Amino acid sequence: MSALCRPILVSLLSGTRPGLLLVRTSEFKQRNEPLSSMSGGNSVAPPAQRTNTMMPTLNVTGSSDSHPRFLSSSSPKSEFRVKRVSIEGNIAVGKSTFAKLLQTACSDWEVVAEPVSKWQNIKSGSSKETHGSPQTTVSNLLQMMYKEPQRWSYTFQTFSCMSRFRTQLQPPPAHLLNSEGTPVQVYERSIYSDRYIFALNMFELGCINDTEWAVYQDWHSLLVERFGHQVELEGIIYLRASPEKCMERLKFRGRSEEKEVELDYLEKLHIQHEKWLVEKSAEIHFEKLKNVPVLQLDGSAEFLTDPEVRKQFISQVWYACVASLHVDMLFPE
Ligand SMILES: Nc1ncnc2c1ncn2[C@@H]1O[C@H](COP(=O)(O)OP(=O)(O)OP(=O)(O)O)[C@@H](O)[C@H]1O
Ligand SMILES: Nc1nc(=O)c2ncn([C@H]3C[C@H](O)[C@@H](CO)O3)c2[nH]1
Repeated sequence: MSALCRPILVSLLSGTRPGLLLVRTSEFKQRNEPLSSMSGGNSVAPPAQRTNTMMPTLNVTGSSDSHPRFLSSSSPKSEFRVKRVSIEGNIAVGKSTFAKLLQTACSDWEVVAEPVSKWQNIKSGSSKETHGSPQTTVSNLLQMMYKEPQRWSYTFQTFSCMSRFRTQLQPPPAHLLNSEGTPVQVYERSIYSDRYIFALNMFELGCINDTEWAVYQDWHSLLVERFGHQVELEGIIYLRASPEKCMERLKFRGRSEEKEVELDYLEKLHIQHEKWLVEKSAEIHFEKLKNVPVLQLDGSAEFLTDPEVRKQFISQVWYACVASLHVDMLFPE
């Protein structure tokens, strides 16, 4: 555990642990008790001090199918030790802002930003420079999608999802691989929100037609199945706020492509998030994804200006990503 995270653990163990909204609350309650009972000086050992006999189930999700990624900290493939979590939420709810906060709070957390600038700057030619000639920007696909959604939504979803696959397939940076703590790679959105939030919404709005939707789903499923554990997530942080709050922040941010975005669009996206992450009524096609725990955070809270809220949020994420792992080790199922 990095030194930066230790004070958070102390505050957790001293009873200031905030309420945690994991979807499988019964499992959370089970974990909650032993963690509280450890406050009498029974501290959690940093991963580097653990022995392999202590870690039969390093499964923070509590799912019964423990994944090889969690086998042990001495696994030759240290890449498998790095947990992968995505931050999901409506447009302008504050994901990037929150992600930066996480990054600065703990050196074991690495944030991978959503590749928006790639969507705003579609380059000519292949993805690599060819024959020494620099690539030039040919278009702003984000702008095109907002201006003419019926024409450009399918193209946009193809490109956004491809860029998200690239992002999720990148190996973790060396400092996470070499970390003696519990390294976490945090993605801003994922290949799953691409499909179950945005592409689905565009289909329901009639901006993606039946054929395009069938084609999108076909290649999306193929890629998820082919890449398997490489694109799995161990957790989702859902930064949740009302569409009105998101609209307020969207206006405040003033990104030029989003000038025409209406409240109705944010309301529709809000409903998609709720169906997927809260009500669990969205049709999900990947078994592992159905069981991924979701941590809900109140996105309308002023974590930028209020240090107490900031501390609470970091504690909640830390607990969901790291502390529950230690409890699993001490009290294997
Ligand atoms: N907790 C907060 N309190 C007040 N303002 C905030 C808060 N979080 C974010 N903001 C502001 O809201 C705007 C949008 O935030 P941000 O860019 O982080 O959103 P986002 O969710 O990453 O957006 P996108 O969906 O476009 O990726 C920014 O101007 C940011 O400064
Ligand atoms: N149509 C569509 N599909 C996506 O997968 C997607 N992901 C993000 N966005 C939009 C939201 C912000 O304006 C901006 C930055 O998040 O890009 C998307 N729009």
